[in-house]
Amino acid sequence: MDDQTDVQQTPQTPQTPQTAQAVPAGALVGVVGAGTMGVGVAQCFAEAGHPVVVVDNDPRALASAPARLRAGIRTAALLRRDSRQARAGVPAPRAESLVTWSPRLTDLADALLVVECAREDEDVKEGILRELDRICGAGTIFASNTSCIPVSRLGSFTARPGLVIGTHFMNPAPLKDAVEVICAPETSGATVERTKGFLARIGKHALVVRDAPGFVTNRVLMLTLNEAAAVLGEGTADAETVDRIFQDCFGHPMGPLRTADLIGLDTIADSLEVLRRHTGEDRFRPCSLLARLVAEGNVGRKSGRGFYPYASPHLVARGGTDHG
Ligand SMILES: NC(=O)c1ccc[n+]([C@@H]2O[C@H](COP(=O)([O-])OP(=O)(O)OC[C@H]3O[C@@H](n4cnc5c(N)ncnc54)[C@H](O)[C@@H]3O)[C@@H](O)[C@H]2O)c1
Repeated sequence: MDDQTDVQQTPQTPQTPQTAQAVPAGALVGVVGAGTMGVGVAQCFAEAGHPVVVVDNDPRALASAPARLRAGIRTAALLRRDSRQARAGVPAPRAESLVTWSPRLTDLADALLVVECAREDEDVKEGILRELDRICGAGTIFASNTSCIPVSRLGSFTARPGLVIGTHFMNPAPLKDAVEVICAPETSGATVERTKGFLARIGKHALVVRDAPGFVTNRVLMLTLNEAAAVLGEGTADAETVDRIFQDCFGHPMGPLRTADLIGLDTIADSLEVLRRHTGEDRFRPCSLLARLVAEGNVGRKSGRGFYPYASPHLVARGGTDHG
């Protein structure tokens, strides 16, 4: 990554308005990964009336996913009420019934868009993309929800790099207005426009950026979260104080340690390793406290414990010995 890039030479990425017209109303959408993000992304499309097939190779994730979807639909309905996010969607029972669950990627053969939300591991994503490339139609867009892996690299695993794009949904996906859209040099203009159309259908706008490790969001955020963990590990302040400083002094709605627990400490450690590998910069090495919590299986909200304890874990998380 070249930090010396002359701002004036950086091509502008126009944030043009998006239209949903280009996308057929009932288009089938595929989601790979029934974890934190995959279920949220599935909810977004189902609430907009799209049938969605979610594929996961872990039976435990598939078993817990329907209840997580139901809870997500309920929570979003409550939070959207009276807020600016209120929008006409399909009724909750219909949205739930639009989502089906499968252990087989072959069930995504007819999807026009596949959003890949598997864990942040290049080998895992390579295997999925190579298989999808054989299974899906020639025009299917592969959108990766990767946090940090360059999209150009992901496109190189397929024979359709022009149809591969990054759609970096934030967490929780149903409650966010925008998606960071990452265009590799190979991504075609038509793919960008069709992806914007899909996002417009689910009420989100695209913020388009160029391809680079971590893009804009996670190049900045992952370092911040890692440093917050390091500060805690060194005993500079307790977790509550670290978080309150960001909330009370900077006005952030949530501090970095609670944010890290929400994202998943395993996902953060994976993302930092991806950033370290792709930039060659050691500053992205996970700090010792973060590495220890991940090794212990205390990976945040989804496991019931991270920097803070939580009442109800929603998923059997990857621990030190089970890397899925
Ligand atoms: N958690 C966040 O806040 C967040 C935010 C933005 C982006 N992301 C990115 O989204 C992606 C998913 O993250 P997550 O937090 O949902 O992870 P997660 O660990 O909650 O879920 C990942 C899911 O992928 C499944 N999976 C792994 N290998 C698979 C395979 N070969 N086929 C099918 N399914 C497979 C796992 O069983 C698991 O259910 C990652 O790339 C992550 O970096 C995460």
